[in-house]
Amino acid sequence: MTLDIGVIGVGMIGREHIARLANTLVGARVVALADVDARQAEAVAAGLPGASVYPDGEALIAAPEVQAVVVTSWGPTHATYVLAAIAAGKPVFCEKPLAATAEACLSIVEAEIASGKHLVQVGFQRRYDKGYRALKAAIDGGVIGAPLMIHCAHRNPAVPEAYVSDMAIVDTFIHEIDVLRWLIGDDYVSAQVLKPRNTRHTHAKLDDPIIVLLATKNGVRIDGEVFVNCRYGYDIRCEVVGEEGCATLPEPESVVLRKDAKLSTAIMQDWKLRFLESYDVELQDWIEAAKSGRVDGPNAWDGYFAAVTADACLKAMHSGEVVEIVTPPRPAFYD
Ligand SMILES: NC(=O)c1ccc[n+]([C@@H]2O[C@H](COP(=O)([O-])OP(=O)(O)OC[C@H]3O[C@@H](n4cnc5c(N)ncnc54)[C@H](O)[C@@H]3O)[C@@H](O)[C@H]2O)c1
Ligand SMILES: O[C@H]1[C@H](O)[C@@H](O)[C@H](O)[C@@H](O)[C@H]1O
Repeated sequence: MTLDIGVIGVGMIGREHIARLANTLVGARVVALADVDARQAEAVAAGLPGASVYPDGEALIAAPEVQAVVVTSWGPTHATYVLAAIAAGKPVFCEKPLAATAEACLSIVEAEIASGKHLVQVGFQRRYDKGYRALKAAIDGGVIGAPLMIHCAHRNPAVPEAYVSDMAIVDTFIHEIDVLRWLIGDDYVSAQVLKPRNTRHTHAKLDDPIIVLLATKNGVRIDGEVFVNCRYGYDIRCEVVGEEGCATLPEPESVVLRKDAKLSTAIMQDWKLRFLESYDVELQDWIEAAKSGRVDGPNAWDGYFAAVTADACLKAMHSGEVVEIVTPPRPAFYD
């Protein structure tokens, strides 16, 4: 069976996902598109034989030809579409963030539980990255004993002028918030944000770099650097320190060069390339799960937990205080 998918939002990542659905992945096709910029939707549809353009996301979700929905519009619009997909009983893959506020994420959790079906997957693609999976396998296998500390860094070479301080948390560190919790199977209890001296490559509305300190229920301490004007490349680092040893996220494969009296390997520049394979694996996984009737990747509860943690990090960043992270117990539906 081929899964007929409707995509809402044909911007940068929407077009990337459409291209992988059309050219790389199997068992699905894009049959419907919607974007507030209708001309952009028409332009993308022109390259997709048989795809129709709908006037808005709601009409696309309601269309009988659409069996499953991909939401890649702007973050603040996600909740409306995810809730509409749940109401229609259709599986939905929603790019991060699940919703713009923790409250809106919780309403999605409640709607999904009320529907009785696992329909929602959130686009936290790092859980599908083979390096992070190998790191998790080492931790779960007891190789380094109980995790005690995590040191990590999320560095972008540069960001657009519109990128401001809060985005360091909600757009960038959100990936660490999700993947570290998954990596060690633990939940966060507090957040603090330190602000080192700013790089001269930043601007008045962006504190860069920052260091986010998280503590978990089991007492693991995490320090996560976010540095989005580091200049030299896209660099994602993660070291888990355990009782019996340390495990480090592998570097992306790169040819080792001996040239001009130097031994060197390349550093990636583009985040799209760094996680290229994991985007393919996450969406293929979602396609198979959607067909089986139970979506089982990062779920609405994970999206909610990430939003609550991000809110605490923002509060910590603005106040300079240590902020407690409080969430209700995980509903049995998500066990
Ligand atoms: N997982 C990742 O690594 C990753 C990477 C990039 C972006 N994202 C997420 O994907 C989402 C989209 O990001 P982007 O970089 O593609 O943004 P973008 O601005 O390039 O594209 C967003 C598109 O949504 C459309 N849109 C806005 N409001 C809409 C609405 N109400 N209905 C239908 N379409 C609407 C816009 O016209 C635009 O075409 C964001 O939530 C972003 O955080 C995730
Ligand atoms: O939206 C992007 C994307 O999520 C990248 O993975 C991250 O490195 C960037 O900082 C962020 O702006």
